[in-house]
Amino acid sequence: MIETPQNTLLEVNNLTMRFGGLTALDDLSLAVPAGKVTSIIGPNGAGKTTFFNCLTGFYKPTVGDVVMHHPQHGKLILNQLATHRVARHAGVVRTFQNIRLFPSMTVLENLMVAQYNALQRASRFSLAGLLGLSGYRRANEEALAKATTWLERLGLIDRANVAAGNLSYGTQRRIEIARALCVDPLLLCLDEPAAGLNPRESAELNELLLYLSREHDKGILLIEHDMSVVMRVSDQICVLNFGHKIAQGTPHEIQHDPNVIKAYLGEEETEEVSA
Ligand SMILES: Nc1ncnc2c1ncn2[C@@H]1O[C@H](COP(=O)(O)OP(=O)(O)OP(=O)(O)O)[C@@H](O)[C@H]1O
Repeated sequence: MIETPQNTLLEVNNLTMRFGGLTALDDLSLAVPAGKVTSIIGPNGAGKTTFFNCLTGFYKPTVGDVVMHHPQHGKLILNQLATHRVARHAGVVRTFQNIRLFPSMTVLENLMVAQYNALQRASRFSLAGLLGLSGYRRANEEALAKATTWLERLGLIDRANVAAGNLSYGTQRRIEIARALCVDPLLLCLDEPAAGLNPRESAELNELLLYLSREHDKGILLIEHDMSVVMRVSDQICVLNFGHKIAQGTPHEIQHDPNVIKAYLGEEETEEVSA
């Protein structure tokens, strides 16, 4: 068990994930704080997405636990919860490497769909919605207000009624984050949100991640290959290689860590650099 500071939101204890003879994650321990950005980096196949899959309920880890410290619900062991409870009850929401919006729906509709469960509950799974009963109407108004608020905060409100598929790649990535925010997450897990963005869009993403962590106290877990984003926004970085954590620290510490340089450049190139 790792020592965890007061503002720890997520505690990863000795997490191991094996697929037959392959160990994709090996004894990973990590504390993820609220209000800060924690980046997970590492070469291809290092185990980054496997880590996200373990903590969001897609995979059941072979060994270890992921514990969410929820301000209302107390300690929740994520690997014992169903996937939908990880998002709705524990407040852990993820985005994926590939964009998963409904392209023919408008931006606003995409954000309303994210709140479908809450609307279903308000309708008591009956015809209440169609009949316009007050509980459902109120829930629908709240969902609309939440979607509108996040669209305004993320600078997307002028595109609310445009089909999501007609917007630029960078804007679609932003919509995915807005959609995730409509579920009121405490922890946002973003899988390569800068992939395919141009330099201006990457810079806007940096500002957005800092805004969400600093102004809204969101814990952010970021998998990212774009080092300009990682180095600009991270409070701490965890480096994986072949499933092992080989380093953890601030951007400055990670940039100068010999194990990290070796993992990215390989042994021979490292010797050349130091020669
Ligand atoms: N469902 C699975 N079954 C078998 N092997 C898997 C499965 N999921 C992942 N792996 C393997 O686990 C290892 C880690 O994969 P993972 O996708 O987590 O790496 P990654 O760090 O996210 O890589 P990338 O940066 O390329 O996305 C790889 O060797 C991969 O082939």
